[in-house]
Amino acid sequence: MATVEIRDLDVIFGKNKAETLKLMDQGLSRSEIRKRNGDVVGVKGATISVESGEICVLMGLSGSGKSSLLRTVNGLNDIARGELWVEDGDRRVNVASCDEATLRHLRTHRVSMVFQKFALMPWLTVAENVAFGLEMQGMSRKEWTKQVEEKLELVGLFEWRNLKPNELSGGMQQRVGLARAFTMDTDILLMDEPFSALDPLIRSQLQDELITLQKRLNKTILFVSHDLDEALKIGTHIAIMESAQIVQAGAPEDIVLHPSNDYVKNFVAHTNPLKVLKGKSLMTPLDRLAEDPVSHQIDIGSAMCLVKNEQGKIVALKSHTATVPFTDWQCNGSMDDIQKGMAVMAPAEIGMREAMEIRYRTGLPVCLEQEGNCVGVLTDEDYYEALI
Ligand SMILES: Nc1ncnc2c1ncn2[C@@H]1O[C@H](COP(=O)(O)OP(=O)(O)OP(=O)(O)O)[C@@H](O)[C@H]1O
Repeated sequence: MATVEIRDLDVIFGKNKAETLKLMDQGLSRSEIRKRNGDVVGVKGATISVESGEICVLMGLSGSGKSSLLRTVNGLNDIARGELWVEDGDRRVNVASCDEATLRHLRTHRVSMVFQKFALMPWLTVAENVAFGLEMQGMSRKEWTKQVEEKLELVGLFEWRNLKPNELSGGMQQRVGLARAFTMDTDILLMDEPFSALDPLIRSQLQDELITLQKRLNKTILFVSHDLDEALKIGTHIAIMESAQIVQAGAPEDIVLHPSNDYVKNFVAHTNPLKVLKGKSLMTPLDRLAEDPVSHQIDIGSAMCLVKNEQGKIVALKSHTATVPFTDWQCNGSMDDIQKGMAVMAPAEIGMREAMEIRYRTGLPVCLEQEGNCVGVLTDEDYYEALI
């Protein structure tokens, strides 16, 4: 059961919803509808499932409908048509049709939101800002103190708890927003461009922190961004929106390798593919290498080949100077011991960036394995393909 499941969802801003739905069904575009009756189509026909523990990034240009879709999840926007199911213990709630009391329950126990503009109250201390939601639930300072301090510790702001927000930097203020969302202990987190007001370095740092925190907290996160690099970095799934519609949804690597239209291609063209592509997607598989009883030739015309032992298992890399047995390397492992002339066998899941670093350090092709068996090799052509 998906934690959030959105089906054929339409959001309309304006006074003529019934008419606008008809016009949408007749195939009128967003701008035609706007001209006809003044209504704005915020979201059109969105369908997407977000599983527990996923970070789903809604990505697209300004005005494409990302925030409109995000804000329907906790009922901040009315749903004109369609379904939006939120898992709640052993039941599911349809936000499109539930009553006010159920919506209030979802907002306090299931879904929290982090905004771009921090939304901190300047007259309250950092700790009081973090405790705001708990106080709204009727908790006293004595009751919330421990909980709030734990969350401030989590985001590295414990020592700053008694200061006012304006005494903190932008990045720190956004951490207060994060701590406030975590304090509500809801499983679902909605994040509306939370880092986009920050300068690039702090932004990148907070993205890293979010990824680290997520490993511990395992929330289900819907995250809005207009930056594909950010989406690729933090998203386990990405949904790309154009003109109120989801035009492509999938794993980051799918989006980069198979953009579905020119709009997505344009985003992809401005991103660094090495950050997201995996070795296995670009490697030259073993069955494309010429084979003889003792080896697989990597490059026709050169002496470079993969050497097999008597059992047919690939055990070494032969270059024109030497035959070198493989050294295993694990993803996220240290590169310190990797030296010139070393033959490295890495998991097929290796990121292209790491693979390229190994290639640079060893001067040799990187071989890839799955379940202990060599499945392919990354040649220089494979790196060029990734880059272009
Ligand atoms: N409350 C509202 N009332 C009227 N129109 C709205 C409202 N909220 C959003 N819209 C309109 O819906 C469309 C989609 O806006 P939305 O904020 O969802 O886009 P977005 O992709 O999040 O853009 P941005 O990146 O600029 O925040 C826009 O045309 C916007 O003007």
